[in-house]
Amino acid sequence: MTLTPLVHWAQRHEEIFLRVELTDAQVSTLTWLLLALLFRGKHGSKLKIELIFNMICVLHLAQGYGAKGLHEYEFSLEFLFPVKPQVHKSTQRQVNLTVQKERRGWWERLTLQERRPVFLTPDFDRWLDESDAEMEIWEKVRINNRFISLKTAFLFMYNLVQFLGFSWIFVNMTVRLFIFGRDSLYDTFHTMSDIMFFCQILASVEVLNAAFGVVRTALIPTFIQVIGRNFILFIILGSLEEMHHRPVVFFVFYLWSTIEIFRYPFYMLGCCNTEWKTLTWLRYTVWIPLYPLGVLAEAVAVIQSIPIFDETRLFRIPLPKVIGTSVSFSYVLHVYLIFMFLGLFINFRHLYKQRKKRFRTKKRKAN
Ligand SMILES: CCCCCCCCCCCCC[C@@H](O)CC(=O)SCCNC(=O)CCNC(=O)[C@H](O)C(C)(C)COP(=O)(O)OP(=O)(O)OC[C@H]1O[C@@H](n2cnc3c(N)ncnc32)[C@H](O)[C@@H]1OP(=O)(O)O
Repeated sequence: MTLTPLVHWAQRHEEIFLRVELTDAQVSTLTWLLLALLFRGKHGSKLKIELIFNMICVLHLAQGYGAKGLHEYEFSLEFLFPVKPQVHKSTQRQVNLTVQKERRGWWERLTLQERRPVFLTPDFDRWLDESDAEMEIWEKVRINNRFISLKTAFLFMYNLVQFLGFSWIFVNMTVRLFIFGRDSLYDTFHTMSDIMFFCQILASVEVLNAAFGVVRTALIPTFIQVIGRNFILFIILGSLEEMHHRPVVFFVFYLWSTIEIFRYPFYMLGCCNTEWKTLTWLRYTVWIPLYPLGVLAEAVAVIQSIPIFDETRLFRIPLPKVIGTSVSFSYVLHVYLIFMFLGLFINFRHLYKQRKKRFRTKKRKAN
């Protein structure tokens, strides 16, 4: 004989919770045979729970320990209003079901029939009345808002620090250029490298932000950008003293900082839900000449460093004894030069798309 298990229920504005009092529940032999015939054995021993017409929840014949001990149990319930087609099921000790309401709201009862079925009881562990459920939502909203404000405060501070760092570099270099003229090109590294090291190490945060979805930005372009710059700064310029006095350092630093003095304040305004049209235009336009020039300056730095790496034998790569002793790091740099232009292509395309997206949305809003 088939019995009906005890079903506990509770609701929130958006979902319904059902807890079926059935432990060690498995699909019954009969249902298993039926399913095996239908699906040719391609199903496990998982319980079969179905939603028919988004209204009727059915638990097909299941074997388990219920109120009357080990038996076969089944039930069906017709909901008061339609629900969404997916049932979230978890079977720990008992069978727990979560069903999303199709329309948000509070139901006066669970079932279409007015009289409560005898096997249905409130789940007092989860039971809330309408106003308590409302309070629960507000609490969630409050926590969510607090998280958003923390995130915004963090991003604002991050962008502010980067803006100050890059502005310091940009203004200093410009003033030095006016005062010392061409001479200033030769000591950029000594005067600016500390702040540049700081800003570029900090920029690694942007890769984490992209990876963990803190901001809506693409991971690969951000990764290329941060790794690419740090490679130039720490490996090519930082590790070779012979490079420190080269004018190419000036061009690399100047091109990097020129874009950042527009990009970071643009993000800062974004954190305050504000926009300054001129700044937006500059952020999404200035990169067009600056990016290829930046890559060109970086490529010149790499090319200039190749003979130095060969001479100083720095970072030579050891090889297995059978092949030889070691190879010069300059081989890596030749490969890197190819990657650079690949990186330029990927990021240029990304920035172009971002620009189009930004100005298209703007135009649509204006219409
Ligand atoms: C296996 C190893 C392989 C290694 C390969 C190495 C290859 C190396 C090639 C390297 C070439 C690099 C050359 C480069 O260094 C040269 C230069 O930089 S020259 C100077 C010119 N440069 C630039 O213009 C690039 C500047 N950088 C960028 O624009 C970004 O870093 C980039 C990732 C390229 C693009 O940015 P993003 O995708 O974030 O675009 P958006 O600005 O439109 O932002 C998208 C949304 O995210 C929000 N966001 C992003 N960051 C923040 C933040 N910090 N704070 C708050 N919000 C942020 C932003 O507001 C957008 O949101 P919404 O759409 O809602 O407005």
